[in-house]
Amino acid sequence: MLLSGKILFTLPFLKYQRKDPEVYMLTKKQEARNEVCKNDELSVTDDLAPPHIQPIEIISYKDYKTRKVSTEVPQDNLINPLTHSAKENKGIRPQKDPVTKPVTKPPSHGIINCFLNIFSKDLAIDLGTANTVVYMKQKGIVLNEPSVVALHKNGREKQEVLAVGMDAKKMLGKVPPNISAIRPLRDGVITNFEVAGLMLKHFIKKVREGLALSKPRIVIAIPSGLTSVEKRAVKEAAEQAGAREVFLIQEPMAAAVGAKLLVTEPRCNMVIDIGGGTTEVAVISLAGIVSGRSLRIAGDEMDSAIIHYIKKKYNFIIGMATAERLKITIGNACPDIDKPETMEIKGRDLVSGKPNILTITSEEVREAISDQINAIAEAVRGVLEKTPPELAADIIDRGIVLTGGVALLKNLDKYINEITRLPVRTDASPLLTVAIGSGKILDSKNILKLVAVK
Ligand SMILES: Nc1ncnc2c1ncn2[C@@H]1O[C@H](COP(=O)(O)OP(=O)(O)OP(=O)(O)O)[C@@H](O)[C@H]1O
Repeated sequence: MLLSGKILFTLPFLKYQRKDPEVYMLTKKQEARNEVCKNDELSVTDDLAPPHIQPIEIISYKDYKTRKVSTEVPQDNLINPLTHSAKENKGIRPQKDPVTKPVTKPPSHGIINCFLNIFSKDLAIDLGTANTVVYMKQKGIVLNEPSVVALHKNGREKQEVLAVGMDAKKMLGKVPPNISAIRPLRDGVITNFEVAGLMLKHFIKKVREGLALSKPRIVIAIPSGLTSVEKRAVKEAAEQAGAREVFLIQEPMAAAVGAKLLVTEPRCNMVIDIGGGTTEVAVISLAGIVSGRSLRIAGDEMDSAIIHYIKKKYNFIIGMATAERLKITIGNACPDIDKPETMEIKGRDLVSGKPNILTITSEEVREAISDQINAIAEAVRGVLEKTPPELAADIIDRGIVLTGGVALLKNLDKYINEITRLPVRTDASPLLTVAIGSGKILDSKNILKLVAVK
């Protein structure tokens, strides 16, 4: 039962308060444990009422101050906001003869709204070499942008952010000396810590516009081959970008969950996630990776190989963006005899030194990227060889799932099927699978506990 009474806010209590205008929420948990939640831990929306918590009252720091001589608040609910413990709430003296009349407002829709927001602010991020995709709890995918930052050199030391994401990607290879367009990750690893932090901060701010009060918990998918130093860099970048708590999970696990594979069952699933910087091949069972390989060969290496091929064969220079367009538009992993394709590209002729146009065939693009495709095939064979026989039987039944942007390369599924003789399917939205899977893991405390990387 809730009691109310006059409460004296005395000095020892006030010294716990910070001067900034925070909001405190008095809550009552059904297990009869009461808490005061600070604004950076809770936010409220109408639709997400967790059953074990009922908002009782929201009061601002200003309100606390104005009520400092005598305040009526249900005593059961008074907790030291910093310790979150009723016992330690020494500065608050309950009235001897409490008045039973409750003084709290009945929870309005606004309050519940506000309260439930708390749980919708947590984020899952696929911090990719090529693209960053953000999933927000209760909302789904809220951002999908290239992992690029454009910086303007302002004076000697100072650099200011000019553009992030798609706008910055448009500048790649086209900037004057005082501007640099930077990709802060390479091969799935943060190579420019400061810029990666700026990028994350920008994306987090963008998706949490209007929800600025509380810090989110963030789940980040990372390649399975990262060293502990590389993992720490990701964690610290997210913390500096404003995360309250950071959980790292392995990309292939997130990909498997995103592709709707039942990862916690004693059945085997095989995923191949091919992104911009890394290829992850993994056999997953009982929420763990039974056998797997992480290669630092993927879409970016293919783009570089196309540039190199065209330069060598035609003495013709193209940029990364043109190479990527070639790969996406006419690239393929094995020939489509009926439909050989061609594409015109613009670049610079090395002999004449002038800009020129060249026509490239799909056959040539396949030849250019054949080393990367072979390396991926080799990794798949290696993982299959290491898979225990019982689990291999599961893979025969269930097949292989392809995720990541390069899964969209024409005929890649056909090629993997040819080399493995196993059924292969490409996930429905391979560019989003890891982020969707990370989001599902964020939504499930139990799975998060099982798969979070230490
Ligand atoms: N239709 C397509 N065909 C071939 N490749 C594609 C296609 N669409 C996108 N890609 C490639 O997919 C890669 C980006 O994939 P994705 O966004 O999954 O990678 P990422 O998560 O940023 O990278 P990583 O996980 O390796 O850090 C790029 O190399 C891009 O060129």
